[in-house]
Amino acid sequence: MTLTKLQQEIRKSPVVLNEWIGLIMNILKKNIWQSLKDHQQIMAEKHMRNLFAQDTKRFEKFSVKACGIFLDYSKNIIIDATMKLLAEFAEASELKTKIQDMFSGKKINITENRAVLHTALRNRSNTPVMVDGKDVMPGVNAVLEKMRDFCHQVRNGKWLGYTGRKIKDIVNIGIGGSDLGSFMVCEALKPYQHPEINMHFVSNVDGTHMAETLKKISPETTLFIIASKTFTTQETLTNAHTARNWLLKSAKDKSAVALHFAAISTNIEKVAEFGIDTKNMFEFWDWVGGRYSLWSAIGLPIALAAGMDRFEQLLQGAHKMDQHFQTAPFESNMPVILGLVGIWYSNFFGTSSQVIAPYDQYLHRFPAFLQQLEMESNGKSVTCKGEPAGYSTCPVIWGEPGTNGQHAFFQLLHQGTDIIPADFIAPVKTQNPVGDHHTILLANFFAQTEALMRGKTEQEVREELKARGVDPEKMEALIPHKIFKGNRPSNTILLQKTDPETLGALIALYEHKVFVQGVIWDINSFDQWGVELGKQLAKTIQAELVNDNEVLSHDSSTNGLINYCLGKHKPEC
Ligand SMILES: O=P(O)(O)OC[C@H]1O[C@](O)(CO)[C@@H](O)[C@@H]1O
Repeated sequence: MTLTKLQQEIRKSPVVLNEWIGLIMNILKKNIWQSLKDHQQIMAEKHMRNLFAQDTKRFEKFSVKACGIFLDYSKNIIIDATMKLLAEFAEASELKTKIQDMFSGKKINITENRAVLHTALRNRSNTPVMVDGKDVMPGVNAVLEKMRDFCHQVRNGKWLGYTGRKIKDIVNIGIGGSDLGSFMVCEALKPYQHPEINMHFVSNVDGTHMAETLKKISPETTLFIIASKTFTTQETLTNAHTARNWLLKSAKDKSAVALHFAAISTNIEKVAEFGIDTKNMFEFWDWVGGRYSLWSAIGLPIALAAGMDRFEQLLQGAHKMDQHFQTAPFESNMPVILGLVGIWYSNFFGTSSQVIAPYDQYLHRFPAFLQQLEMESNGKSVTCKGEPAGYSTCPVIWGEPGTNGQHAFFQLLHQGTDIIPADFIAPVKTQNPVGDHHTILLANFFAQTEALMRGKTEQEVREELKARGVDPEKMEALIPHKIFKGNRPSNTILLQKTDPETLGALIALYEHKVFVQGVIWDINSFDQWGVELGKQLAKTIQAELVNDNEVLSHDSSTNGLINYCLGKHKPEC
């Protein structure tokens, strides 16, 4: 009987027995954790150059293919024993059971008592998924149908504005999960975009974002989509009110709102209160987390831009990755591997950041999307039981498209003092076969991971400089600056092509990676209480900013800054 099977059997047993088993599991986890620490001491002495030289099968061994994605993780400081220990830790953390818990609608978002079912939104097999005894699939399918009908009307010029003209511009107003995913995908699927409809995304409450967008569009031919799960988010509602006022300034008749505004939300009352006809509302549900919501009606801008068929291909790709995640053994399970390799660096090598380098201009918003996905999910420091975690959790996620990153921050990746694990992502085939651009792009892509792994030894530098005839004295001074230690880890992710289905699989891959890490760290990846305090304080300060009184209610820094803006106090400088 496997450990997972044993755990599943035990779950059915009486509570007391369960508690005992929980204790034993914790001891087991502590032991494996300690073994990983000991193993790290050995691995820290190894160089990947040698690991490659010693094992000709290393690439085959540490690479995996699924759902149109190829992952090479051989350029990591790992050997078989590393992956085995990490997989044992995942088993002891009940990962297999927890995956099933998520897919089956168990309320794993414990602080909000919610199921986590973004996977139901792309459940193309249409098998029932139960929440509180009710199958959610009929509701999911009904919204998809409504989206299809709406897209058909808008994309075919049948949806007309208040002067009878077709829609030419669509502005999505939303923030965080109601912006980043759909914006990122619309950018990624630009080759499939409707030729006569322009997409715009306004998220920032800074009036500049809205003002600059309004300059480019006409009220007669613009459709606003107000995307907000709660429909209470200050930034989104402020932007939505500005958009409505702008429209009404031209239309001069409130009935125009129904023709130019649609809403995506879980909150029908608030949508109606805002004045949007609820016939133009696309529903989703509290079991869809904001940062996991692009598969829901929040993805409407994607469907409007690329077409509903393409949107469903995106869902299909994600569904395939869901199936892979649920069924593949840990040693060939792509999200599990990606998650465990990340844990290896964060918790045993003490790294604190992770760079994302997409070598695909279409994926230029992918790092920004992953910032919310990973950091809002796993940027936590207490366990599910509310106890201090006592170990590092989510690293800082950052990145830029290659090759731009190469000419900006790659210096630090190659020769900086810290190890920064990197994910390199590229399509094998380009959507734009212009001259030799893609060959050059891919050459750089492969060269970077090779350079990070191999480095350049003192001897190699010396020989190179000698061959170039550099003066021996100058050479000695130059050598330390030209040495690359190498041994810098990276994952290489190759997509056959950045098409809707493969993109869906790629996004789901990272969602599940985040899930794996959340389980290992024993944190709730699905709440985001950390964003609340700032929101609360902003409300108080907003009132103070429009009051004429000197502000004295905060610390001296906050008071001083507010008063400086109000012109009440000028620091002597
Ligand atoms: O969709 P809403 O409710 O407007 O929320 C937007 C975003 O705000 C947050 O609640 C906090 O930043 C995110 O989780 C969410 O994606």
